[in-house]
Amino acid sequence: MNATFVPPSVLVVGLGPVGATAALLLAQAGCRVTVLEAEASLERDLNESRASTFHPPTLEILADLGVVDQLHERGLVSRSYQYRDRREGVVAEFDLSVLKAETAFPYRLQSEQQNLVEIVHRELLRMPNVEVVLGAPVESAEREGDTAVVRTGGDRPREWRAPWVVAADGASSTVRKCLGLDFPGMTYPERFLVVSVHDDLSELLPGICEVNYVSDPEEWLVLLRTPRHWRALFPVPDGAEAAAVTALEAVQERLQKVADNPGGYSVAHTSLYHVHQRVADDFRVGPYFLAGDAAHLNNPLGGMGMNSGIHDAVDAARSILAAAGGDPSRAAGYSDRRRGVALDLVRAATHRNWETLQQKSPDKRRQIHDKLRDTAADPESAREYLRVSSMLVSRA
Ligand SMILES: O=C(O)CCc1cccc(O)c1
Repeated sequence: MNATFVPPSVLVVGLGPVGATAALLLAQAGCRVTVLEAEASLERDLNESRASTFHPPTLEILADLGVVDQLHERGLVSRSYQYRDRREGVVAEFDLSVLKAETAFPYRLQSEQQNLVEIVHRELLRMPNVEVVLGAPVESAEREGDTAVVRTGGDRPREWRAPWVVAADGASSTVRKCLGLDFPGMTYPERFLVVSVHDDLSELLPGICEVNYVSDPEEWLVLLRTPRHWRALFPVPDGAEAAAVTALEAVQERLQKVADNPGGYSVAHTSLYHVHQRVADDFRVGPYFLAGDAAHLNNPLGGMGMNSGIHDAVDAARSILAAAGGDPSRAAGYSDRRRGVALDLVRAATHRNWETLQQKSPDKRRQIHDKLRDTAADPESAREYLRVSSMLVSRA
């Protein structure tokens, strides 16, 4: 950056974990940041099953931003995870400690995404160069020459102009639609049912880790611990009626098949949703940088969606700072770089996880399990494997 660098004004659309990260990085660099958030309140039910896994490179980013200790206070350090066979038990256990030479955070931190949003929001409110506007849903996003023109509705409709915008306005991004970008990809044939329980699954299933991918030709599942709950994720065949699937009795029956719990499970929250793999045609249009779910949607198996969104945010923010400092080359490569990660790492890895878990052919299952067992048993192979699944290979 040159000596005459003047930090630019930036609009950040969306105050989820992606928009929050972009806003904090830009604000710390001296930019005048305006955050436009559609919701009038940031209060969320922590029982809701949103993203809750922070991978090592994301923790490195949050350390640079000075918020990682606060997140650890609301998180659970998870050093290893298992692949299991629903009928036969543990197939392979991966210990992230093998990554300790290359990251200060050789583990996953389990913490609901809302914790990060609250922590960053509090930081932003303390900064004189930041304005956070709640209850301001974006209704249009256009360009006038090099300038972005964004109009918001809500109680106080307004027009906003800025030389740069980070659009982190989620899966149904108004900005993406206004820019006329396609969002091609696929929707999985099944929906995912996520059930959060107050019960301690590690007591009911001794030997499980805090994250467990359990394969089965009939009903695979994921068991994952968050600071407040255990979550179980199940596939639900297309066509099943939502009310029948989420009825408490049906949920209890599903859980009892995972582990007997004579007293019955204490269910905190249930959600049933469609799962997609979609990547926008372009992540950059003039002053607009798309980031997170606005740019790409992925299946949650591997916990990569929010993490790659946070990495987008960092890349977008650094691209804006470089361009404002007179070097447009980083911004010019933003879309190719981040689309590459979304397609070649996140889409590939999360889809492979789905294929592994639901595999029906006994021969293929055996091959996959043998490979996982061999990989986990050899420290060098395990390290290479974990560099991908922990997203260290694509550090922003
Ligand atoms: O693989 C991960 O880290 C997350 C998988 C998962 C498990 C339970 C619920 C959910 O939304 C995702």
